[in-house]
Amino acid sequence: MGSGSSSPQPVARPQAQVLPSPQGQPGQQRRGNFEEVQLQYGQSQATPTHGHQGYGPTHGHQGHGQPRPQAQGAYGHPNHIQGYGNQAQQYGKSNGYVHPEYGASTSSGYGGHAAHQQKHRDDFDDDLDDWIEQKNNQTPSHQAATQQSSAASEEDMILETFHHNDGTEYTVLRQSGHRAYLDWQTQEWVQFPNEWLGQGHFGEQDTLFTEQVQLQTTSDTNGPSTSGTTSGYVTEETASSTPDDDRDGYFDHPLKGRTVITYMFEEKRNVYCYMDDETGYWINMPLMWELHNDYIRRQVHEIQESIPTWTDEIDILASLRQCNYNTEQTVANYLCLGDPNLGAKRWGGGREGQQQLQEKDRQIHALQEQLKQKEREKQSLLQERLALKTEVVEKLEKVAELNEKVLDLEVENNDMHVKLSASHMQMERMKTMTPSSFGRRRHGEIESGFDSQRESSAESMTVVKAPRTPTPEPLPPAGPTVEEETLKALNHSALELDKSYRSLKVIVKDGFSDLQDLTKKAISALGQISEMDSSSGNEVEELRVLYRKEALQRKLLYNQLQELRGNIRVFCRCRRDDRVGGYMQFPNDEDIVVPTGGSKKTFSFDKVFSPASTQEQVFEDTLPIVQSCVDGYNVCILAYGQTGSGKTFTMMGPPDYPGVNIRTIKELLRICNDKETVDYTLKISMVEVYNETLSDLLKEGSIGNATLDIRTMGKKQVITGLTAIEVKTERDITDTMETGFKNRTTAFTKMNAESSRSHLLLMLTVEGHDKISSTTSFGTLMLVDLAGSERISKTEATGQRLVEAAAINKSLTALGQVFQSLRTNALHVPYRNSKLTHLLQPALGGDAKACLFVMVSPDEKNVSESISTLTFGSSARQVSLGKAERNVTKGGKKK
Ligand SMILES: Nc1ncnc2c1ncn2[C@@H]1O[C@H](COP(=O)(O)OP(=O)(O)OP(=O)(O)O)[C@@H](O)[C@H]1O
Repeated sequence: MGSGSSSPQPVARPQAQVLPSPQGQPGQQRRGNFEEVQLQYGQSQATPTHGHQGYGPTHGHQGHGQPRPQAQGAYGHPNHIQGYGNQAQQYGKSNGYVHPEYGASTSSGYGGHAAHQQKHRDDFDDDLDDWIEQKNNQTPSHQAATQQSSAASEEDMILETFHHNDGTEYTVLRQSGHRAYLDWQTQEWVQFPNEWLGQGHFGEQDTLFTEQVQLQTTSDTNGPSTSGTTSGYVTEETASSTPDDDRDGYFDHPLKGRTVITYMFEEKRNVYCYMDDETGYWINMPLMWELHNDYIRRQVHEIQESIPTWTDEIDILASLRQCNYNTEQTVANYLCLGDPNLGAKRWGGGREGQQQLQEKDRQIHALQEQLKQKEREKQSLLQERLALKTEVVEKLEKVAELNEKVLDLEVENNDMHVKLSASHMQMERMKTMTPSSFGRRRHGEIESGFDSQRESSAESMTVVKAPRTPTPEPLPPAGPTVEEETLKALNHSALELDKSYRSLKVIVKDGFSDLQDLTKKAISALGQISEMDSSSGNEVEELRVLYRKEALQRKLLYNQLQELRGNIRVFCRCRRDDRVGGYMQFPNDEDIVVPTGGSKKTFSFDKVFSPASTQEQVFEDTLPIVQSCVDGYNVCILAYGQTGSGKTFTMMGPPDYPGVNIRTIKELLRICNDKETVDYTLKISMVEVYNETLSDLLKEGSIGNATLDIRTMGKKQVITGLTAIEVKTERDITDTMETGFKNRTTAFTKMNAESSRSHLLLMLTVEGHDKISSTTSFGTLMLVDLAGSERISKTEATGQRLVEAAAINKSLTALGQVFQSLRTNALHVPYRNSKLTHLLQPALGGDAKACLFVMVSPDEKNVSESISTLTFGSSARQVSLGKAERNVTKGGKKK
């Protein structure tokens, strides 16, 4: 889609449908051509002949003279040279062909000027090449020439969108009957092939600008002719008189005793299918199979984590299917249906909703506090457990040590007993012998051996045990006997030693059993702590579930509140200019009154900021959107308006008086830092959209080199090759932005271009990991300073300026179309019609929340641009009011 990089050359186009002759031959394809001619030249009622090739007129053609349901404005954004209103007026007044070159309407008489017609045909062919060359030429002299010729001829230059049947879209420039389309790749204007007229159609009417046409025709004409002018437009009146939307409905609620308004939303439904090899058809996947799909399993688990009581996986999956695989919607439905009053828990909007939201905030806060307290308790229990564990381990080590010692003692004791019994036996034998020198020597030996044994046993336990099982030793040869006194003393000391060993053994045994008791107690305390730990773990888990549920409900509530208020909020700001002003009025903070040609027109917005408003006041109203980003939503703040209306002032602002960008980022950092329970990672990128080319401002040399590309991966949109810098502090952010702006200025100076002719997007991604609920959120914030929305001035009628104007026209028209599609709940939202809208896709529509600032100048000479801007804003605002409007449409009655 889109006419971006793949615009084919006209020569490459299949010629099969080239029309035989511009005259006559009514046919289906020609019909489209004819209607386009009507668009260009008004509602010609009875032009008999008009045959200029290129205009494709077929007189008397079916549809001829019928009120055209679409009008000139359909061709896009009002980015054309002044005179739109006048032109519309001409259409209304004229009953015939109003030639842009030859002046006023000929009122059904144009067909009679055959000679004039022929001349025009010849001139046209001769002029075409010159004209295209002129449009492509970028030299100042050519520009000056164009300016002069334009000024002289007062011709309107109009940018149109041509939709070729092959799906390609072309930006077409039309002036003085010439048509050329822009080849975006070469950025050159190429002659529009006439045969294409039968191979496609020009753009649908852009109702965003209906208001403007009405206004201008009302002020420019004095009378009923306006009805002719606007008969082709779907105006407020015609819209309300159209048949009721059969998707509207209602039913009598059995429990509530009142009527519930319903609406059949047409949405695309995702269906999981598998390829049946036998039949070669895609077949809906059975639920049981689907449960084996990783992606689906993850979704089911996510839901189960939020609602642990919902255990039936098939039931969850069925609901998931119903909700188009949107987990949040599935949970919301469950919570709502869980209510016995069938959704009686409907959140109110306005003050009531705000109060409910605050109540939820309080509950969440209390839960967070409880969780924190529990976490603290758990921590102290864990520490206690750790200390006890260490103690138990130490005690067990001691027990093991003592056990070892006791064992050693036992061994030693046994040795001692053996030796003692040997001594005893020896002594017994010696008693029978006469003391002799041998006996004395032997006795001395025994005594000294005994002493040394005593010492060594005293060293360890000072215990000597009585012999238990004396091992008989072979008797030494009979020798001299020991004195009895000595033997007695020896015996006595042996008995004493044995006694002390026994008492010591008792002490060791007691100590050992005490130690065992202590260890048992420590182990049981450890068990108790573990139990407490697991029960506190359960409690914490329950609290976590409750917290998750409350947080989810808060999010849903917030969303519903936003939905009631509108997911697109539109603010209007009139810039301050002390030299001019005063003609616009600001009766309250929601309306702005613009005097136009004797009458006054009131435009309403979510908030209107007068010239006296401060940057703080402007920022205050964007605050909720920042919170949404932190909660994991895609949000977007855009500034739209003509050059000099204060877009950059509002978005960026001077360093000492910062605008929305800096304040939003500061707030984002504040919220992220305040949330102790969530770890956030912030990344920043800067993108420039200039002449339908994306550039990475944080990469030097990227501008104009088309280094970026938008890709869709699953449900996500990815900009390949885009630099994203992680930022932690405000300083990091301002430094990064400075780099981006420096690159932008350098590149534009090199290209001899102006930055106000490009769109600037500051993109922040916020990834948050909730430590309590273990969930990860991913939000994006886009801050967009759009290119000036003013019409092309005559000085821009050629070369680079004209391409820039076409690019701006294309992207802002696409933005308008996106708003319009969202407003009408269209099945297809044409995000891909321009690089800008493609980039903004995640931030517009769906769950995304957007905030649009329409900026106007207080200078009366800009009134036409201001009205155009305000009209754009009003239409965008209706996107947000779409649902609310339907809510007040009951049974076909419109309030
Ligand atoms: N509310 C305001 N108070 C004071 N000065 C303002 C205000 N809004 C805009 N200005 C001043 O008006 C001038 C033009 O504003 P600004 O550059 O923001 O316009 P713009 O719409 O961004 O233009 P462009 O499309 O060229 O970027 C600047 O000098 C700016 O300081």
